[in-house]
Amino acid sequence: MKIGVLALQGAVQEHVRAIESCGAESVIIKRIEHLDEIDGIVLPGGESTAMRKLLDHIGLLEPLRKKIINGLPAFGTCAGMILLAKEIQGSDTVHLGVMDTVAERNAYGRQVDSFEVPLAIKGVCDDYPAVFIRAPYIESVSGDAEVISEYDGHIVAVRQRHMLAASFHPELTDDTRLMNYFVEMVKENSSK
Ligand SMILES: NC(=O)CC[C@H](N)C(=O)O
Repeated sequence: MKIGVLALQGAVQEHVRAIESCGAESVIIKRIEHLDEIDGIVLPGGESTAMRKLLDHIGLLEPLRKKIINGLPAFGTCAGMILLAKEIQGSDTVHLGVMDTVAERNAYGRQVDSFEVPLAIKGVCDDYPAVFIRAPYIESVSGDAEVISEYDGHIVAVRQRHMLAASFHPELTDDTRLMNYFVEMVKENSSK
């Protein structure tokens, strides 16, 4: 199993470590050609506007969108969740726009407002240590997007077929249960 990590900006190495501790191979994604080598992709946290500029700069936005639409499993965390959303509250910009989610950026305040809470995530566990950093949440979902976790009355994790999105940073703790869940999604998809 080869899982790519979009490596334009943000938390890349931490995801590499998390993927490898789940027994999968990781591939750093910086160019279009790299997309052909992988069975799944992680879109890390960081700054979604900066990532978007870099995606445009290297011409990766459309090829990546096509790959995901054609079935490449994708896991977006924090800024990555914003990249996947079909709508961003208060903005005309859409990045990949592949998930039926409406994202609210910086919903939990500024950088200082980072916190960790135990979360129940459907299909994963009841006590996942979720680290939020200037996190977005999902305002609403539609179509076959399924809410798999909520915190304080807001949606913080969603699964839609081969796509997964979380407001928080699973790479920042040693708990690999959520990454493992994604690795299983990738395996299921490859055995189809
Ligand atoms: N930790 C994060 O990834 C923060 C996301 C960031 N606030 C954004 O809008 O892109």
